[in-house]
Amino acid sequence: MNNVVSLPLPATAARPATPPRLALLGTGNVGGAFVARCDALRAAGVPLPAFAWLSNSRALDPCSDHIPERALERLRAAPARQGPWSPWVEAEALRRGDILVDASASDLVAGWHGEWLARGIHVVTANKLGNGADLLRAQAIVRAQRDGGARYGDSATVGAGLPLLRSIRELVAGGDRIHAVEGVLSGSLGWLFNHYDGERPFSDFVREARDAGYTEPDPRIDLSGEDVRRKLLILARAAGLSLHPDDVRVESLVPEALARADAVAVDGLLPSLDVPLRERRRQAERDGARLRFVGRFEADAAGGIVADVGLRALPADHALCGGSGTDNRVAISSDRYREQPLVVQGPGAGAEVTAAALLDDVIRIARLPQESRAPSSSKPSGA
Ligand SMILES: NC(=O)C1=CN([C@@H]2O[C@H](COP(=O)(O)OP(=O)(O)OC[C@H]3O[C@@H](n4cnc5c(N)ncnc54)[C@H](O)[C@@H]3O)[C@@H](O)[C@H]2O)C=CC1
Ligand SMILES: N[C@@H](CC=O)C(=O)O
Repeated sequence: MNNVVSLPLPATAARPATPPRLALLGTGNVGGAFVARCDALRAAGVPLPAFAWLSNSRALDPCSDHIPERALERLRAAPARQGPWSPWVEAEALRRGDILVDASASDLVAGWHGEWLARGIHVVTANKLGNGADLLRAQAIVRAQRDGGARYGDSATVGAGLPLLRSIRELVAGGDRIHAVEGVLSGSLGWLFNHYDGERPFSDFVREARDAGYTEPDPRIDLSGEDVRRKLLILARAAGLSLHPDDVRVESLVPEALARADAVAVDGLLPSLDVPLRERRRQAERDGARLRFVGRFEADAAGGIVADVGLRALPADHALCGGSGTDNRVAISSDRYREQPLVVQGPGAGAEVTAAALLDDVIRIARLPQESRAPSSSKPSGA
């Protein structure tokens, strides 16, 4: 089996002649919280790179007045565009050593991560479609870090910054083999099954989770298990496993008509979830069980991997039934943690925690001495 994270490492480093600048793609829940947190940290005296520009799917703003909050307002008020747009292509080119933050959910943008890294531009991302989609793209991102000498900060992509990816990478760097990862990896589905009472319609709770900013822009990405599949792929690849999307068996909660619907029709079709979920909950209650949406992979020493994602009815005292709110709760088993897994628990969704994880990665990269902003030998991916 090919190891996604074991490529040879760069001797060269990103050596910007001028201080690094920030560029932000995405001005939605997470992008907005990122700008607010930058402002708060700057006001508290934390030195941060200046914004070169901010953009969303409609416009790009060069932030000439150096007030990112105002740029955010202008971008949010910009008129809608027809068709896909790549604002950064028309923008003043980013320089080697600059830091690009991807707070979009765009596959088009994620397809550029490798290209930017290869040009020596650091990429910090909440968008899971870089490392959590096609295996070739994930491998290209690792190669591009080596070729461009730039860092890939992906802490926000799993557990909204909980020390999950970091822990797996450190265990692997310390010589451990990861045997299994199992847990509640979706903050929105965690929240839904912590709150769903079987009385009010499930669709009402989905709308609440969406309005609170816990779901993906399209909540079907969560409800179909796709978001958990992406996170599982990211974790497995951090563990050195070359997992393909199709290797993960996914049980979707989304009925056929809702899955096929245009984005504008989604809200009206959410009630199609209500009856099946009420039945699942009633059955679980009769069995003295709790519903939890769980993702899992298990790897044997010979390279075989089993990976699945779906709704499970678990005994109420099961380890994965702990937690509340948007908590993720994830057990990592490895050579070192063989009898008792390492368990990580905490909020796994929400704009503020996600923005904090993005900014942590930005700060880590910006604080590195210029000549060592390239990946270190123990951490080829992730900041
Ligand atoms: N909400 C959460 O708790 C978490 C979210 N994430 C990830 O953060 C990302 C953003 O999520 P939200 O802020 O909730 O979404 P959102 O829908 O509120 O915002 C997405 C933004 O991306 C922009 N965008 C789309 N295509 C673009 C393009 N081609 N160029 C530039 N900008 C583009 C949109 O205009 C919008 O401003 C997603 O990838 C999500 O998976 C990750 C961890 C937690
Ligand atoms: N939609 C995601 C947000 C974080 O990744 C989730 O529900 O976990």
